[in-house]
Amino acid sequence: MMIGDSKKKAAEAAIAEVTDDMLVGLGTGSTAAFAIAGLGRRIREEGLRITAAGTSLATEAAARAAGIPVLAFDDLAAVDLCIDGADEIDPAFRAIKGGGGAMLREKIVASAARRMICIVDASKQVPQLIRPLPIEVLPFAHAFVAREIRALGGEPVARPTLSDQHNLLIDCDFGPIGDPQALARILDMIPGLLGHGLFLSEIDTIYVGDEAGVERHER
Ligand SMILES: O=C(CO)[C@H](O)[C@H](O)COP(=O)(O)O
Repeated sequence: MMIGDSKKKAAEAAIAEVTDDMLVGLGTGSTAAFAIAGLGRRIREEGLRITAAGTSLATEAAARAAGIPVLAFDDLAAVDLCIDGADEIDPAFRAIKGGGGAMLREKIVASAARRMICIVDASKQVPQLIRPLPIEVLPFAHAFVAREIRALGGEPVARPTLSDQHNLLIDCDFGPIGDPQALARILDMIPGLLGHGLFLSEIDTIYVGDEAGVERHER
């Protein structure tokens, strides 16, 4: 079975939790794309009435193309339900996000949301967070932020592409992250570092798709 099928199963299960009049935060990436397509189908077939908050320009465009009304991002204050993917997730519902470079908007939408559902295929489940952590950095602060990352034991590698906000995207390899809370606290305090992909408290529910079906886990 293809991983895409597992992603679709997780996304389809999650969108069943969406009801009329919700403002729904829509994630970025291939798993979230299944949720967007599924919500578009529910609008067409069932007359579901929702508005979406997109976590990237690509997601906003995909939502509009699917027939989902989209709220302007700068009007976003509170979201009913956020549905988003992840790159890794550990047993304590702590995730690394930002493979698509959208973690800053994703964090704003997740923080604005009353509930967050994370949709993943089983390959994203890990015992410990380990993959390089994406950060978004003001271009004129790049040398300083890179020095701070190295001082924390990380190896920063800049991506060739900028974020939707025209900032730098830098993947920071810390090896296995023993204490994600401690790392997040320090990263949150570095001037010029605008956002990072550690989502430690936002996720309430996880849908995991695999060959056998889909499992729901509640925090
Ligand atoms: O954080 C993200 C984008 O910034 C995505 O949720 C993450 O990269 C997972 O992507 P995919 O669903 O394509 O595997």
